Amino acid sequence: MFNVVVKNKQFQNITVIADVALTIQPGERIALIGPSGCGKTTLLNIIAGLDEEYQHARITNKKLGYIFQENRLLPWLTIQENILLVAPGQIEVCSALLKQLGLENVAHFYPEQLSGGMQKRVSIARAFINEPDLLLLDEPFVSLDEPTADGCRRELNDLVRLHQTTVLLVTHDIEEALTFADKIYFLSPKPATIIHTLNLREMHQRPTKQCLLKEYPHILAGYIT
Ligand SMILES: Nc1ncnc2c1ncn2[C@@H]1O[C@H](COP(=O)(O)OP(=O)(O)OP(=O)(O)O)[C@@H](O)[C@H]1O
Repeated sequence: MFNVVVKNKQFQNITVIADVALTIQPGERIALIGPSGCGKTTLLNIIAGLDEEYQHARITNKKLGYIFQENRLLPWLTIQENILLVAPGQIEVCSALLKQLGLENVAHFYPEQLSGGMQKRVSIARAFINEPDLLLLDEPFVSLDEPTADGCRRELNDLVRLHQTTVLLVTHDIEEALTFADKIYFLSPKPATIIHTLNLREMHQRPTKQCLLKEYPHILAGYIT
């Protein structure tokens, strides 16, 4: 089980996150949804230990994978080298992942030689190479066109199902959250705090976006169109 507690995160004396507490069960898929700029990336960075000021809230003793909005591949390394950078020596696992993601023929290419969708698949492979206990996803497909994003979503879902990965997905796309998650936490505009929790596993049927807009207009007003 993962517990995340962030009491008060500020940038230049302005509170960005206030009293956020999350519990994530193993194998659960959680979506955090909130308006642009409310503090979602800041929260993921705290969890991942990338926020120097907030090291006490990081998750320790667990393997984390992180897929960022940008691919963050090193341009001077090949695809295989980029992946092995986080898992030195794991050549067989790397080859298996590259194969699974349809990248086996580009292992020795450089990132700039690949399309955006292929680069995204490389960042998926990099996130899975260490079999993460918790996978953090920060709007991973936001920069891709819809068909490419859909393809990447399918590949990611297959890997998540195969490895029964615990996932924390940050998004502002309600459809993406509704399709992917077991539970959705809705965040308020800055400062981010949890204003509603939707446990989709407890529902007979997944609600549609239209249902949610009708049922929770006060929660969704202003940021879900
Ligand atoms: N290093 C920083 N210094 C100062 N302010 C920052 C810094 N990083 C983030 N912020 C501010 O904190 C707020 C939350 O930013 P954050 O990137 O976490 O939001 P977000 O919900 O992920 O946004 P988006 O949906 O647009 O990605 C924003 O107002 C942002 O300008």
